[in-house]
Amino acid sequence: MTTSDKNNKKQSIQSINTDDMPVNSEAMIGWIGSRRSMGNLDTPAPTRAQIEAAIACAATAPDHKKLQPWRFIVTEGEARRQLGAALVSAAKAQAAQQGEVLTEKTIEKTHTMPLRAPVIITVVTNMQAHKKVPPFEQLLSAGAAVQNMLLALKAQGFSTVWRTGLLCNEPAVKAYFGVGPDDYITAFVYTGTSPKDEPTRKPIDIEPLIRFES
Ligand SMILES: Cc1cc2nc3c(=O)[nH]c(=O)nc-3n(C[C@H](O)[C@H](O)[C@H](O)COP(=O)(O)O)c2cc1C
Repeated sequence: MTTSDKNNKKQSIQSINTDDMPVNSEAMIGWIGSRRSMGNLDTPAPTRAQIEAAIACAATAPDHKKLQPWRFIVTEGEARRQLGAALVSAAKAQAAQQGEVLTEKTIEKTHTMPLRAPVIITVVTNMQAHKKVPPFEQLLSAGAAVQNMLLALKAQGFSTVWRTGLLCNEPAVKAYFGVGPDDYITAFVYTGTSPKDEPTRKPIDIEPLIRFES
């Protein structure tokens, strides 16, 4: 990668087209709250530059001691079938542990799960040993990175859903992504365009959720 490529990457957050973005704080807060998860996504998919812009936002997540305890793996096209095969291996191993055998229907359903979107961005932890930053802080930083990514993809006109599922940290899936024993797959961010409009979120009563102290 040339120096100019690197600089272009660094600038990718600034280069997002903000024409459609809310311009005042009230509108921006409403926009953040309007994000909805959408299943069964299709093309158009984000371009490589749009994906990189979203990852650049993810990498601005709060990150104690700047450890960058996360990595991003983008799965597209035929690679989604290889991910599906890893999920099937994980499902078979999980079933075997419980003395069960998967039906062909379950195998097929599991194999095709990654086809529910044209792009899947997997966010994994890359825990660093640090005496002041315990693993739980690094895991939380990965969660914050995922949320930044969801909003950056929405800002560019795409829908997403943050999935994990019961297979995501099974050994076969971790091995597929090269994730170590002390690390976690924190998200499969399914990304694309929904054929449906995002439903309006019902107002959330925050009163029982908060307590002010003074
Ligand atoms: C860590 C995490 C894992 C999740 N895994 C799944 C999942 O595997 N499948 C799923 O349907 N939703 C999953 N969800 C929930 C959706 O991402 C979403 O938040 C939920 O459906 C509510 O929809 P909303 O985002 O429109 O409010 C997960 C959420 C989180 C935070």
